[in-house]
Amino acid sequence: MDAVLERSPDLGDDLELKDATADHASAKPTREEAEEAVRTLLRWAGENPEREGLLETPKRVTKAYLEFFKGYSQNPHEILSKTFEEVEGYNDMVVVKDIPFESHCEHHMVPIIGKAHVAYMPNGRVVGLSKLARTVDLFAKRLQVQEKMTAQIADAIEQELQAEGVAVVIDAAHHCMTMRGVHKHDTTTVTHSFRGCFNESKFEKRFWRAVQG
Ligand SMILES: Nc1nc2c(ncn2[C@@H]2O[C@H](COP(=O)(O)OP(=O)(O)OP(=O)(O)O)[C@@H](O)[C@H]2O)c(=O)[nH]1
Ligand SMILES: [Zn+2]
Repeated sequence: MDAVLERSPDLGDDLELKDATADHASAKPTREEAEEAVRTLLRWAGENPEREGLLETPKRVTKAYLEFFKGYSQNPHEILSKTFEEVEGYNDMVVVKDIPFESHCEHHMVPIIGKAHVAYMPNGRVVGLSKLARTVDLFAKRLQVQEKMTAQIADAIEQELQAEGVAVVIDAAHHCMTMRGVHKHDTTTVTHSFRGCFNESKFEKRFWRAVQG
């Protein structure tokens, strides 16, 4: 099987090993094929896709998927490239906390619901605050593993803003652990990605103070 090194569209200069035969664009099914797959899953669940209440369900599900997974068609550069420097010399950390997000776990395709705290140390320029929340959403709206999502957000902000440091903490509930499997309710998972100055304890402490209020 041929394998090629390609530039990852979302991580700038990071190189990823990809299977040359796994061309995502050409592998993408038509809407009709996706709707047929939903009918198959309905039959798998024990349902009759032809009954009245389910007739429009395949259309609704494929429409919902466009929303759940819209992050595949987005690029962090588009979100984070607009910066500004007129901030009266402000050169301290910026912390945006409690950013809610909805994602889906790549193992079971069920929701991951949580919040992210994102901080960066500007390098002369700042970015619009909403863009940090949009960056969280971009990666959330893909199939995810929480550790990967945490690292992807940190990578994107570090690379696009050339920040002196980045901190990303995610606290999330995995519904594959609540509504199936081990059935552990009220359990959340916390992941961290600290880059640059946030690896120094004084900055890390200030970050946690800001997050914990
Ligand atoms: N590290 C990590 N694990 C995750 C994440 N989301 C789901 N998982 C875990 O992925 C694992 C998949 O395990 P498997 O044994 O392959 O699948 P499974 O039989 O459905 O596992 P159970 O959930 O234990 O029933 C499970 O332990 C999930 O809890 C995540 O974001 N990060
Ligand atoms: Zn899962």
